[in-house]
Order: sequence, then C-alpha cells, then structure tokens
Amino acid sequence: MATKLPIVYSFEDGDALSSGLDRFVEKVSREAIADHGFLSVAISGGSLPKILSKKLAYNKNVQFDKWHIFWADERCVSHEDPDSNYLEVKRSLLDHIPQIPQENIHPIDQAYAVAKNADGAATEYEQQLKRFFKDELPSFDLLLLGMGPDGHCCSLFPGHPLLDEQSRWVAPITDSPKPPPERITLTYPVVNNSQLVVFVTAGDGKKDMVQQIIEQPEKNLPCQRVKPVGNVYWFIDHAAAAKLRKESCSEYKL
Ligand SMILES: O=C1O[C@H](COP(=O)(O)O)[C@@H](O)[C@H](O)[C@H]1O
Repeated sequence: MATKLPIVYSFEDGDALSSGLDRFVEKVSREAIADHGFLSVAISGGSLPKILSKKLAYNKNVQFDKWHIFWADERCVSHEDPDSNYLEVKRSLLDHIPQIPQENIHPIDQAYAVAKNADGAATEYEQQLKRFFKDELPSFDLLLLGMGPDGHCCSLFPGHPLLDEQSRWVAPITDSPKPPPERITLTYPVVNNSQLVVFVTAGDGKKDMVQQIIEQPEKNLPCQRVKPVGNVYWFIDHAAAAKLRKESCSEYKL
C-alpha cells in the first residue's frame, strides 16, 4: 500500500495559523457530531493549546457541548502546576467555553499525578479510555499534537523504548529527557488508530526539525511514526516552514 504523505499548510503568521486551524477544527467537529453525535479529541501540551485557542475559544459555530476532551500526554504534576498540560488547555481553552460539560473533560487523575506515580496514572487513564470507548481500542476523531525540537510528539521521545510499546494504550514514562521526568502518554496503537492527526507547530526554532520530518521520512522520528487511519496534517507558520521545498506545502482550502 502506498504511504500517505502528510498534508502541510503553512500560514503567514501566528494569527493566520490560528484562524486556519480554527476553521479546520470547526469542520472536523461538525462532521464527527453529524456522524455519531460527539467529537472525541485528545490534545497535547506545550505551545499547542495557545495557538489552538486563540480563535477557537471564541468560535460560536462549534457545538462544544458535544466535545469530549482527553490529553495526548500529561506530566505527573498537580492540575495547578505550571507544567501541567491540563492547566494549559484549561486556561487557554476550557475557561472560555463553559458549554463543555465537566464530565466531558477527562484529565489525568490528580492523586497519582501529585504522587508522581506514573504507572498508576497511566493505568487509571487507560481505564478512563476503556470506559469511554467501551473496551475497544480508542479511535479518537481528532488528535491535536505538538512537535518538540527533537521530533518528539506526545511523550514519545527519539530512541526511547516506549516507541515500541504495543500492549498498553497509555504508558508511563519516568525518564523523560524533557522535564518533568514522570509523565504518561498515549502509545502508537492508540495514536495510529485515530481518525485524523493534526500537528501544530510554529517558529524559527522548529524549522530544521519540520524539514527533516516532512522531507526525510527515512529518519523514523517519533512524529514520522504517526500513521493514523485518515490523514496527517501539519499546520505551521512560515517561520517553521522556512526550510521546506515549495512542493511540500499544499494550498489551504476547506
Ligand atoms: O513536553 C511536551 O512537549 C511537546 C512539544 O512542546 P512545544 O512547546 O515544543 O510545542 C508537547 O507536544 C507535549 O504535549 C508536551 O508534554
């Protein structure tokens, strides 16, 4: 079977990137809700939540009351800690959208996180997924992922044994090269059973890695191992796209 190439959209600046992403997410949400009544989405931390929320948090055309929000990875810290991916998504998105029912927001368990018990937190999060997806391998409508400067996504780091995890849906990590060391992450069986994956990244500091990931597939970096059921999209700004060949980018149209 032919390998599907990622679809790359490059935008003039941060504002244009957020607007383009907003329209795309609105469309994915509308289609998922029309198809099965809800949108299941897992979101990363890092720089993504702010870029995502800039426009989406004020979008009145999205049926947020039908959203179920999960985390693609999380750090084992309290929900009030500045390192918490939950806190970042809460502040930038959830606090502006009261329509999302509290029971539709699915963060990591606080007690395990505060105790830095990554194994307990991963096991408990897997239970949350089992309840929501009725014991079937999770099939998110949408994964919104960031990309670290080393090419990591979720908390799946280059060269780490977790890249080969096949049995757990959510895995603990206690030696993350990027602090904090204790985290949990979705694994590839779940990531690659998603319907759509959207990578979002911006800035000059990401341009070398974006070029490698898009134009040197043989590197087998963590972001390159993401092969969902549907397409992989990249939403980036011109600064992050600076080293890409023109042919690597597509015209953005919905
Ligand atoms: O540690 C993490 O880093 C990545 C990338 O973050 P960024 O700030 O370079 O965008 C993020 O996607 C992941 O969720 C987070 O835990």
